Amino acid sequence: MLYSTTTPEQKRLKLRELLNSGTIAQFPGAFNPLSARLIEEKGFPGVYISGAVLANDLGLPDIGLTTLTEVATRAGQIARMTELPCLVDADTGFGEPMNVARTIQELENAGLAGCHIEDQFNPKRCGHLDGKNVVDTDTAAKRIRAAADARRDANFLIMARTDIRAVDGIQAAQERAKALVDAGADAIFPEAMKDLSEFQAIRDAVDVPILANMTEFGKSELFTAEQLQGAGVNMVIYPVTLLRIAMGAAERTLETIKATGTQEAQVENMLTRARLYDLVDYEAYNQFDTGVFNFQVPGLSR
Ligand SMILES: C[C@](O)(C(=O)O)[C@H](CC(=O)O)C(=O)O
Ligand SMILES: [Mg+2]
Repeated sequence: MLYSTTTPEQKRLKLRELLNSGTIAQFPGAFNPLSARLIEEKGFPGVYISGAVLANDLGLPDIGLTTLTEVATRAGQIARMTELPCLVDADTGFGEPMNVARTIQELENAGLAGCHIEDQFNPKRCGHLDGKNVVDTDTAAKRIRAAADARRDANFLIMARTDIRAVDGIQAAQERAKALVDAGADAIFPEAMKDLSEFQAIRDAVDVPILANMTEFGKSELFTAEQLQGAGVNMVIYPVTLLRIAMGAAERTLETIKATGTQEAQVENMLTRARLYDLVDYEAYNQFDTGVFNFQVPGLSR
């Protein structure tokens, strides 16, 4: 009830344990605090908070328009509603190395377990689109060094994302990954890998945990968790999956209402009132005030 009882420090430790467990950790992307609850209930070990989802949710494209305040606030709202560790997408860190340092401290304050900082130029783009540009190794390394030095909890995970594969190829990605680890990255997110052998190539280049991005309609095939684990991947995200499916359902339902004059045909696809109440732990609030949950709702058992 109310907010998570697991402290940010415990969540950060948990994330470290997950990444070192030898079993790939699947982190679906939450598009709001309630969906983070669902992710937790379904038994996933952690929650991803996508920059693309955050931007798109505001009606904006994912090109670096969102601000640190918006990202830290929303990510904090999500993180406090789940016992699970949350990894947030911090894009390019919101500015120069000094801004990156502040970003890390704000994300720590917001209760996140870690974040990733990428080596794209501003304005950044979705990692699976063409025409991206990356900064030079020195600039990228400075961002990561600033991030690593700024954290106050040594377990706050600094993940370095590199987008260089799409620009200069897999060998450049290996070199960049090594340099980012040397700069203090705890983990590597190699973006837009073409196939499993490319994940393996990154695995061979660095000793830290690596992340696979299984975003739909992108440059990577949708590999199974087992396939990815076989290629040495420690963590996999499904960043926009829940937003896409929820928006798909919303679109179909609006069409149904338009076409038939009622939503009736879509009701069977909905989360029922009872399930919704379960997710917000309605019953627990009754312990404070027995007047809160003593009503009868037709169909509550559905
Ligand atoms: C992972 C990602 O950075 C995100 O913001 O979720 C995006 C996802 C996407 O646009 O599909 C990405 O750049 O891959
Ligand atoms: Mg992103």
